[in-house]
Amino acid sequence: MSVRDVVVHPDATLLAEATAARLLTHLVDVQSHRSPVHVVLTGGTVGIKTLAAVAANPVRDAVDWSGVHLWWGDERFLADGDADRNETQAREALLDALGDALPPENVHAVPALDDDVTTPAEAADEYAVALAAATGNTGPAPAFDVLLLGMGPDGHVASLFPGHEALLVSGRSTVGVHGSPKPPPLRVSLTFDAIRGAREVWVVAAGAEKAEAVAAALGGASESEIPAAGALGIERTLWLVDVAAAGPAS
Ligand SMILES: O=C(O)[C@H](O)[C@@H](O)[C@H](O)[C@H](O)COP(=O)(O)O
Repeated sequence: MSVRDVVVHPDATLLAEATAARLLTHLVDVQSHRSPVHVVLTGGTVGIKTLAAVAANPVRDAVDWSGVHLWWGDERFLADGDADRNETQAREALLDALGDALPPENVHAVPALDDDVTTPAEAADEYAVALAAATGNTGPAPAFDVLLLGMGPDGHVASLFPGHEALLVSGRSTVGVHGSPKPPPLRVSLTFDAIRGAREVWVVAAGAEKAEAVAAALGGASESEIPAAGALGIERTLWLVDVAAAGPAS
């Protein structure tokens, strides 16, 4: 039975720092009885601030990064190295700081736009193959130990936007996204199937502009209306918010 918790933090900076500390100690705990561990990263302001906080936290050296595999919940479909790619920002915030501690083969980036991969659907298909391969082709994707998600003011998570056809995709782990209301327009996203295959889903949201969507998601809104409402972990769904995003009722 999945547990849902909501933890409120004083402000966005402390939210990122606390989420980083929580992630690090969680990884240490999980590694005491399971390896490898799989973590899904998110883009967005708070998501990247959290990675920077992980890099700055001395507890990062308590994690055996050789047993950690990193994935992305979504990616902007841009050329490799583009500053707007979530992968680029994650490398700058954390991965470069980890250096040799994190084997390059443990970093599973979403394929970038290039001469061979020219559409989000092609990138999504290739990523689905990589996700399945990580299970020894016994399933569509690993049971991610922690799947991090930022949330937009409209309640989107990953690149699953309200009313978008990608919300309805099932039976596969990834989907190509066109017409994203949040630029850039072309993206690749995990589907709800993949998100809900995670052991723990952590939704991290800060700022008053998120308060309405947070309240709706926690208040029973449908996932088509507020996609964050459908971001549920098998074992745990954790909402990590600041006071502003928690709204006046908090
Ligand atoms: O590629 C992206 O843009 C992100 O993955 C997206 O899902 C993000 O997490 C939310 O839009 C929240 O972003 P902010 O934290 O910047 O509001």
